[in-house]
Amino acid sequence: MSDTVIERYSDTEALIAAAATRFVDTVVAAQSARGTASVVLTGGGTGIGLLKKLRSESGDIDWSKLDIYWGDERFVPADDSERNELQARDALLDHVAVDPTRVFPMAASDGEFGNDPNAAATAYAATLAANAGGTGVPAFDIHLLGMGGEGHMNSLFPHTDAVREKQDFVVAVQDSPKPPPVRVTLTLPAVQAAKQVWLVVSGAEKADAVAAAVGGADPDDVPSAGAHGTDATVWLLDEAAASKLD
Ligand SMILES: O=C(O)[C@H](O)[C@@H](O)[C@H](O)[C@H](O)COP(=O)(O)O
Repeated sequence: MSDTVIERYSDTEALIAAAATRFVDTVVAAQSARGTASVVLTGGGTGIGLLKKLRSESGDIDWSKLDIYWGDERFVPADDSERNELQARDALLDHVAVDPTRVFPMAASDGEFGNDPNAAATAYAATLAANAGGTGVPAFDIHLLGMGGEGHMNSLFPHTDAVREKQDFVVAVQDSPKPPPVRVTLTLPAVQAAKQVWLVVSGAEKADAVAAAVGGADPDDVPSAGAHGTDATVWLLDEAAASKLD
């Protein structure tokens, strides 16, 4: 079993600042050791807030030696501001020297697969496999996650086929309870291939789900309970989100 780390911060700003420092340290350590690193980005307020912070405080990260993936994507047109990719580009990726061939967005609904989220999911699984050296999914250095009040992460919502998926690393979601309804998402087997999984969570409305997930709930009830890294699972919380932990 990997380590579980729980860090608590006074408020969202302190949480995001600490997450940014940890992100820089982890990526720089991986790049120093192997000459490369890989991360999975997430949408949502804390996920995009972290990217904005990294824009001004990225330390010694070599952005050109970083593979960048997404944990989920809203299946909307490429120029729709709901897209996690577009938000990540605005917040960070358009402002640092990433290698465009190492940035791997999920397809948009007006992209090469047309309005077919299943085809987009299949294509993203192929992208992961091509970069995985035979295992089907890379051992990401960091998989970032936000979490919803009912415990969802990526687009894995409670009591859905997507959160129960055991084989495929990427699936389409047709009826997400959080809009927009159509999405593409990494599944628990893909999340669990990451070396480190970080859940960056703020707000009192998340406190019950944090306590349930950390306490070992069934992922079918609380999907974040299934978010584990092979080396570490890191909960980065503000005091409000941590308020129902023992
Ligand atoms: O595409 C999405 O909607 C996100 O990936 C989603 O999983 C998000 O991370 C959580 O809902 C937390 O969002 P907040 O940080 O805004 O609460």
